[in-house]
Amino acid sequence: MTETILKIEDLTVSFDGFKAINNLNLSLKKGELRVIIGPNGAGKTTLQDVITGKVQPTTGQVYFKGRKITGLSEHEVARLGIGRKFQTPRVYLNLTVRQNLDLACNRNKNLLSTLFKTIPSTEKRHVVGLLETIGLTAKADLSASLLSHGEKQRLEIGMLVAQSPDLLLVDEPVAGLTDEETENVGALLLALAESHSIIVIEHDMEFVRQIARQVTVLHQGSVLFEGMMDEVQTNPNVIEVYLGKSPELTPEQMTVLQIIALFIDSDGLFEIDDKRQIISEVAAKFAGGQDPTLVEETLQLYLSEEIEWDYAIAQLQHPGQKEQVLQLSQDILTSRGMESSECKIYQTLVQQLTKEDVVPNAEEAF
Ligand SMILES: Nc1ncnc2c1ncn2[C@@H]1O[C@H](COP(=O)(O)OP(=O)(O)OP(=O)(O)O)[C@@H](O)[C@H]1O
Repeated sequence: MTETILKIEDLTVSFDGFKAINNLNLSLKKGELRVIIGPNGAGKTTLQDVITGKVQPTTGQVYFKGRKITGLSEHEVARLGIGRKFQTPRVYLNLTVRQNLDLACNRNKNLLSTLFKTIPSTEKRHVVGLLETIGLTAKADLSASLLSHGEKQRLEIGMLVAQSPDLLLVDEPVAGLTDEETENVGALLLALAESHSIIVIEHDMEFVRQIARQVTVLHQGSVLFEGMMDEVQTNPNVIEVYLGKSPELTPEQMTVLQIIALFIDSDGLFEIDDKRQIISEVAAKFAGGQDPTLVEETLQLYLSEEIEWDYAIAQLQHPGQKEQVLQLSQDILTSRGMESSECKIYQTLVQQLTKEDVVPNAEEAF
């Protein structure tokens, strides 16, 4: 059985009577990569503050590697092996990339000794390995001030790893990054997950999909839902929290809506105003007796999340769902006076959905 590295039991944190964390329970296995999401004010920062000893809980306990760490200071928690990376990079801009890593490897020494003393060969090897892991070998001797925002994020993750923590807490590592840098950071975290336990706090859903296995959704200081990303996205309670309310649709219908949202949003297929109109029409079809704006908002949410075709298509489990996707997309084309036989995107969709097994790289076709 895999060892539990972090266990949080009945945790409550009150600020003047307001419960920022409310009877929260969470458990993380050794070697697990866990993503924690939640709307503003859900308690994500407070949770990290409690784990790292910055804030002490009102009630409840935190156990790390089987040891109770509630009551310990930030410094003591860090020494036991929990490393934290804040949202904004905190690298030394006046030092080179390599010097930043040297310093992180030598937290117990001071800046001057790191800069002017000979570094032992084992530490040198460690830094060389780290540079490679974070993809900054070619920039090792550049000043950190010359790095892009994404490279600074990777450097700081490297600095965190340099201290050999067993558990890494990483707060919103891709906020403000380009798509390419987001992918790089994702790949770095996945590589690190092979040898570390990692908790990532994140808002960017596309990124969550890239790295996520198990996702915990926080809401009002408690765990609202825990599961794999596809379950999270179609869970009515989670959608309700993100939108304020949720349509009464089954997870299977939600998945169909995801693909229809992608279809409507396909490059060059419809004008932007027409897209809005189509979304309303599809929403009305799905709404049944309920308010169609709820379905419309769900469709808009899926559009804003930039779900990938491959991912969405892989979620379709039942032949009935595939038929529904094809029928709806054909109806949309017909309603716009377009021939489905002349629509490349529709034809590709047909090919994808009528195959026995869904083939990877559907996205290329779209
Ligand atoms: N020191 C404090 N004193 C009073 N209230 C606080 C304090 N710290 C946090 N809170 C409140 O606790 C709740 C949870 O805050 P927290 O910052 O943990 O949420 P979050 O999920 O990190 O939100 P965000 O995504 O906006 O950063 C919020 O309502 C916040 O206003």
